[in-house]
Amino acid sequence: MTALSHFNHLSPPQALALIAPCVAIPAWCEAVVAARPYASRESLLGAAQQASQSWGEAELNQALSAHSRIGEKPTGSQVHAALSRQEQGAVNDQDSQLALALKAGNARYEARFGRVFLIRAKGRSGEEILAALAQRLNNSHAEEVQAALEALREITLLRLEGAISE
Ligand SMILES: NC(=O)NC1=NC(=O)NC1=O
Repeated sequence: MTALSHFNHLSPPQALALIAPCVAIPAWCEAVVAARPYASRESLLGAAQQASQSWGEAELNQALSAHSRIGEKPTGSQVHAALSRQEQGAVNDQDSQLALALKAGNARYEARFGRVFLIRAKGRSGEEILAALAQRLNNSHAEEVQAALEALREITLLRLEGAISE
C-alpha cells in the first residue's frame, strides 16, 4: 500500500506503474495520475470513478485482456494475475462440480456475448457468481455491455483502494 501523500509526489512513470494493475486502460491510468495531487483518498477515488464513466465497449474489450476467466486460477506472475487470484479467493477451487459449472457457464457466456464474463469476484462465493452469470445470460447485448462495465468499475476501484492508503 502506498500512502496518498507519497503517490502525490511520485514521478508520472512511477505513479503510472503503481496504478497500472488496477485496470488495463492506459487512458484511465494517465487521467488519474494527471489529476494529482489529491487532497484526500476520497477525492482520489471520486476522480477515479468519474474517469471510468466514459468507458465504453472498446475500453471493456481492452481491459478484458488482463482479466482471467472466473474459476480458472490465473497463471503467470503478472501482477494482474496475482490480483485475480486474490479476488477469486472465495471461489472454492477444490469443488470440481463448481469448477465444471463455471467452465460451462463461461463457455455459454462467451458464445453469446463474444467476450470473457466479468464480475467483481471479491466477496462472492462460486455459487453466487454462477447465479449472477445465469442472470446476466438473459441480458441483451447492450444491457450486458453496461453490466460488464459496471463490474469493471467495481474491480478497478477495489484495486485502487487496495493500492493507495490515506
Ligand atoms: N473474469 C473475471 O470476472 N475476472 C475477475 N473478476 C475479479 O474480481 N477479478 C478478476 O480477475
